[in-house]
Amino acid sequence: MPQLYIKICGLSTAETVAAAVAAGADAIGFVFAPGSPRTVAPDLVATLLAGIPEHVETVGVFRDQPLAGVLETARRSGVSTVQLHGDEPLGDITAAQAAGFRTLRAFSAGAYARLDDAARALWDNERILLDAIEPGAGVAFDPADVLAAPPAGQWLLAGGLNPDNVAHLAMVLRPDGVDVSSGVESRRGVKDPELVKAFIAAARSVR
Ligand SMILES: O=C(O)c1ccccc1N[C@@H]1O[C@H](COP(=O)(O)O)[C@@H](O)[C@H]1O
Repeated sequence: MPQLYIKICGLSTAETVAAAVAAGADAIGFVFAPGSPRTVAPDLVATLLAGIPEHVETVGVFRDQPLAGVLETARRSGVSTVQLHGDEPLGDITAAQAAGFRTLRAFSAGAYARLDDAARALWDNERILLDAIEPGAGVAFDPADVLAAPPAGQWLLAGGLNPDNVAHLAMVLRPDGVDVSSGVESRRGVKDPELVKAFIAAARSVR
């Protein structure tokens, strides 16, 4: 198995961005969806991204927001990737790609498992993120849902991951990558650089 792709999400300070990059994160995420304790302003993200190495993917997280605003925020902040974490249609993904962004489309693992073949096939060429029912809440998905219907293409796993469970779940479920927010926080919305390091080390141990 190639090395797991690791995304650390919900960053909001220069210190935790630097810690995630130094520890070897492949991607760092910033929440632009309103109503989260991690919601950040695009102009703040633009300053946090100054000097980030080119190889680190930078992801803006949105949830059921109008496409025009998504693209405007993504451009203003300078992220390379748009993560759509609601019920957005495939057309929003292809529009973001046409605008020059990489994309991630999140589904709850249960909702994805319940898609019929035709509905699932629509997403076969897209990068998928399977998550728990409540994003960013540290709630676990049901592994049976993930095993029932793993995506055909590249996919990331999220939902209640932490330094103690990520290696085991990745070995059993075999995603291409993992994504974490709550599991590397000392309290809701506050990242802990030591937990970020421990998560990345644990995920890197998976072969
Ligand atoms: O983190 C949030 O607050 C958030 C808000 C709206 C949509 C997505 C959000 N986060 C995503 O949730 C998972 C991480 O979940 P967990 O906290 O580790 O259980 C990840 O994909 C984030 O991008």
